[in-house]
Amino acid sequence: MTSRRRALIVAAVAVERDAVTAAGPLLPPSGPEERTLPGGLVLHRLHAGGAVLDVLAGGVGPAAAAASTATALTAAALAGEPYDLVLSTGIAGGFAPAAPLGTVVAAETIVAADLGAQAADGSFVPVAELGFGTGAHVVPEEIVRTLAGATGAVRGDVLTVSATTGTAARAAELAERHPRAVAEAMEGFGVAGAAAAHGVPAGELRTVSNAVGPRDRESWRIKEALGALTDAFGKLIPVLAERAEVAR
Ligand SMILES: O=C(O)c1cccc(C(=O)CC[C@H]2O[C@@H](n3cnc4c(=O)[nH]cnc43)[C@H](O)[C@@H]2O)c1
Repeated sequence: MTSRRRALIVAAVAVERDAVTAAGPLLPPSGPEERTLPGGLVLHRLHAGGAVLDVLAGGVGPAAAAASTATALTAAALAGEPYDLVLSTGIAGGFAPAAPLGTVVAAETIVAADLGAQAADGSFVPVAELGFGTGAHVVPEEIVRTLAGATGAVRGDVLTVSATTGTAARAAELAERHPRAVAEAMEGFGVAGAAAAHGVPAGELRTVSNAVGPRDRESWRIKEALGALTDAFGKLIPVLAERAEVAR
């Protein structure tokens, strides 16, 4: 990966943000430095070697994720300290058999799986076929390689949905339409869209808390997935730090 010195890492909720920052050096005294953005969003900043990692709980769903990511990117650009990498992160649903519970996944393509139109025959027409822009952001190969190399993540497409999948039929439909899908979550496309608007490369790294399929909240393993997220960032942060040192 080209040298990265400033990364914006966007989770959805506070427990995901804290799972990321738990992997970093806990400074100042009781935890990461906090910086408040316009609108009241709070960045949690980690310093690791020459890298600055700002971790944000940007809200659930693609709209909240896009708005908060754009706010952080704009604030950084106006301060003359632009980011050179954006990562969407958090827990996710995993597609069988590629991504069982606890798996780390790295997106090769971040796909807006439900952005488009339903045709009269019930089939799905992707937004790109409607002529309204893109429904997918391809992650630069060097970012995928770095994320997967550092963490052992399974590579594949990560779908962004506005509603979690709740039936086997829907899971099968998504898997058929996206044969390379390894996971679904709710923020990646929003984060990547904001990053693209700022010309900043983006990736997505997640850990699997549940299977994509029939809704069964009892079977979700959120605590374990958050632990796996801390482990994954515990491996990734030194790699980002080392590359930032090389770039100095
Ligand atoms: O079903 C519920 O009662 C319920 C209660 C609290 C939270 C949820 C979520 O769906 C959290 C979604 C959150 O986590 C990511 N995520 C995790 N697994 C999946 C999934 O299978 N499909 C889509 N998103 C998932 C997502 O990125 C959100 O941030 C449900």
